[in-house]
Amino acid sequence: MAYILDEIVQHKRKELEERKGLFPERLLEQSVYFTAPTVSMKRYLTRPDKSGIIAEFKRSSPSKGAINPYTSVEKTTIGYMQAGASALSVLTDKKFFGGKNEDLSTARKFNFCPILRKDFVLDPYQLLEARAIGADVVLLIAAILTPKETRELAFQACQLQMEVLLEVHSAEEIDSHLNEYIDLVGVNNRNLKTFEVNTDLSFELASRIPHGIIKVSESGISDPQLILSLREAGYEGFLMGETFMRHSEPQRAAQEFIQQVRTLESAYPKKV
Ligand SMILES: O=P(O)(O)OC[C@@H](O)[C@@H](O)c1c[nH]c2ccccc12
Repeated sequence: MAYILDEIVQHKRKELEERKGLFPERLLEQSVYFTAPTVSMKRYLTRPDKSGIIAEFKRSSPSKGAINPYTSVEKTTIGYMQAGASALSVLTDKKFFGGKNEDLSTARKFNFCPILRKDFVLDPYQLLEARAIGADVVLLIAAILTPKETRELAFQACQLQMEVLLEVHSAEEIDSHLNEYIDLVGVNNRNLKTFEVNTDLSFELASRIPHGIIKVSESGISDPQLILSLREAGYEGFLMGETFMRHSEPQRAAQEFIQQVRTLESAYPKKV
């Protein structure tokens, strides 16, 4: 097994078969969230009163091991939003990230903002599942899907009133996987093979993402100044997990970080 991503995908397929049998689609469709209106992340990220930060709830990861197994979803997500985050991201993968579907449903119960389901989507069943647990946005990772699969899944997500964040690592992935159903493109600064983080990648790929698509920079963000530089480069969304989750009270870390961004912004007002 060469890379962690292969291992994750292989395990996900097994898990999926089991879940499809025990929890068929018609049960998912009975969820109260299934027909509830969704909230647009695209719209929230471009609201001028918001930070653009998508604050993530992540207990652990394959690259870092345990990050914070103790903090509560309810307290953390409410606190993230009070701190000025624009949206939430919740890991639902159990084996590799310590998450669960109930984490997202809990976040949904207490927050009105857009919520991204962070998982490894391979099958339309997972889109129904995302909708049933209360997600507004799904992540599609170009590295684990063919362009055709990406297009079909993105189309189905749209039909379920959800938005799609397409995760890419290269210009080739943007060119081959982008389609008319994609609302946001996320450049993952973390190399999924080596786990190395290089935020320069976001700057390199910024001009390759067409206008009209919201640009999101993902992973490895810990410096408030970087948010300003990424914004200059055209990014409107900033996905941050570990910088907050590493803290015993992630919501306080988010509040301090967003405050620092705002202080910097008022020192260097935006060029018009
Ligand atoms: O904790 P960080 O370095 O701030 O990264 C957050 C987020 O970008 C990262 O968790 C992530 C990006 N893409 C993913 C795909 C699956 C699981 C996790 C991820």
